Amino acid sequence: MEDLGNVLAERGLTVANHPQKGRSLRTTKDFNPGDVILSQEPYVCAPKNSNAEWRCDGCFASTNLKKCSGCQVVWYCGSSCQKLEWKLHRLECGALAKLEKDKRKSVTPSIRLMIKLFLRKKLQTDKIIPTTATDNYSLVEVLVSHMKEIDEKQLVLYAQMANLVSWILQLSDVNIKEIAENFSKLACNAHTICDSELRPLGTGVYPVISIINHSCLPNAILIFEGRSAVVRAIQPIPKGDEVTITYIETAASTVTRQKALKEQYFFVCTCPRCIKVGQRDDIEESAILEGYRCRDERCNGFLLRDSDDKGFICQQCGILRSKEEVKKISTEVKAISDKLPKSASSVSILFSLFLMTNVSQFSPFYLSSNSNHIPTAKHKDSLSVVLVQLYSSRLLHRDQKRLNPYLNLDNQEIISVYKMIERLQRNLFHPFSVSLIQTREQLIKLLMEAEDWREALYYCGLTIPVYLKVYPKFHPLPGLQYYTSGKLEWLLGDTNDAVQSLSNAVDILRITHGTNTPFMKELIMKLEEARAEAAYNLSSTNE
Ligand SMILES: C[S@@+](CC[C@H](N)C(=O)[O-])C[C@H]1O[C@@H](n2cnc3c(N)ncnc32)[C@H](O)[C@@H]1O
Repeated sequence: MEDLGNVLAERGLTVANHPQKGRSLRTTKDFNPGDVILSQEPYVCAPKNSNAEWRCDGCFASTNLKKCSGCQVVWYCGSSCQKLEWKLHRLECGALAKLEKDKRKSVTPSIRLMIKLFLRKKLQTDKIIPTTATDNYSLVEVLVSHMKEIDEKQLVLYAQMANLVSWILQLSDVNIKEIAENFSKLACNAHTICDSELRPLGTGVYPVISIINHSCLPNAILIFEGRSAVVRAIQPIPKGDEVTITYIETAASTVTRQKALKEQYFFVCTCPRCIKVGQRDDIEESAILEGYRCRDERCNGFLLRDSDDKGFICQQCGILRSKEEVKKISTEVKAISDKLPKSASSVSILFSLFLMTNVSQFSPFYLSSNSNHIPTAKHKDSLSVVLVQLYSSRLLHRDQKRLNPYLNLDNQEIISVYKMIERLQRNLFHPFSVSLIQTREQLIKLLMEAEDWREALYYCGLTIPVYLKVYPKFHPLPGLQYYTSGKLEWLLGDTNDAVQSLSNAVDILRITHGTNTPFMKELIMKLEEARAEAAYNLSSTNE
């Protein structure tokens, strides 16, 4: 078998050891923005299936699905995906089919991922599936697990989950300790597989990509093309530099980012953004992302707590905002938000989802999409919860209906409630605050569902300057937001604006997404069509 080092060397890469970070991926040649640094197929992956949503196990498509007649758990979009997965699924299918029907629901994506990991290792050991330098279990064995750092509660949870895997597999060679450790590995190494618009589709293990360390100011980005993981440079990366991606949502204060990294990945980040903690520009950035706005509507200054603890002082014009006023509006926002049905109040997929790349995103907004991730005890996705969730969600819905008059709101009413929240937050938070973007993203989503294109465009227009400020130049979120804006403008007949927005989208997304995927081809085609229409409109006006 070819050595991983040789494969990486051919790509201009090498693995180096870093005293604080462990393994790190370094370049042995220069990379430019948009260059593919590395790509990898998953060692194993599982779609984010739930009671409400199913995807093909092969390609994650959500249409034309048929359930596997053997296990009644796994779905395929057609025979080619079924054949592709068959060697592994044949073993999994046998195990799942033996489960009682109601127990099959306890086979969450995390449990399936682990079952597949065990079976793939077995098939490669038995030489039924070939191994390559980038596709073999020894790459999983060397992933960091942080077993010594995780707390007792978490260990117990992983042990319970490993027992469930063992109970499902019913094989004599199952090593429960190894499986428990693998759950811990997945928590800091697996990745959320997203589509081109960053909607989560599933979870996968990509052991070579997992060598890449985190930075809050990364020089590369991880995007998925189908289920292949592709890492592209988003900045020039000179020969000898470390390749970094982000594991978390970077539009957050240093304290918030550091907390998320410590909790999920067990390290203190010392990236160029984090080492500025406590310095003037870090304080300003944090106060903008998570702080309040000036009482003077025309002022965009950021606020800091005053030394007498009476409230918050605008650093631009010196006006004080009292604690009482801030508290009053916050309480109002919370009271309204708490009454929204859960699904409606969950954060926008676009915003939430993106980042991570790594599985752990149980984080603030990501919303996420979490159900699919490897459970940690901190997040109520424990095994017991998984087992009772179906029943309890029905009860919860019934109780919520009785207690919560907002639960039966239709889309229009939910939109009105969100507009109320947005107005209050506009008065409370800095115009570039993360909370405000989340609410506006939710409004865009709801307004698009309601086909209110003009209003959706209005809120989209409010988010773009914020994305441009809070994210690096080549980041998918501003690119995708320009795309949404361009589509809405075109739909509304604002063709010249659409051309501008779509070309801004292409300028960003060709770096982060490349130009060869169906998604990018469609975007580029839309831009050409919009340009042709704009030229036609101009010529008809001039006639
Ligand atoms: C996906 S792995 C990255 C590869 C890892 N360095 C290794 O040796 O396999 C994630 C783990 O790497 C370490 N890590 C990643 N980024 C880091 C950083 N910026 N500083 C310190 N440790 C980091 C942490 O231990 C984290 O849990």
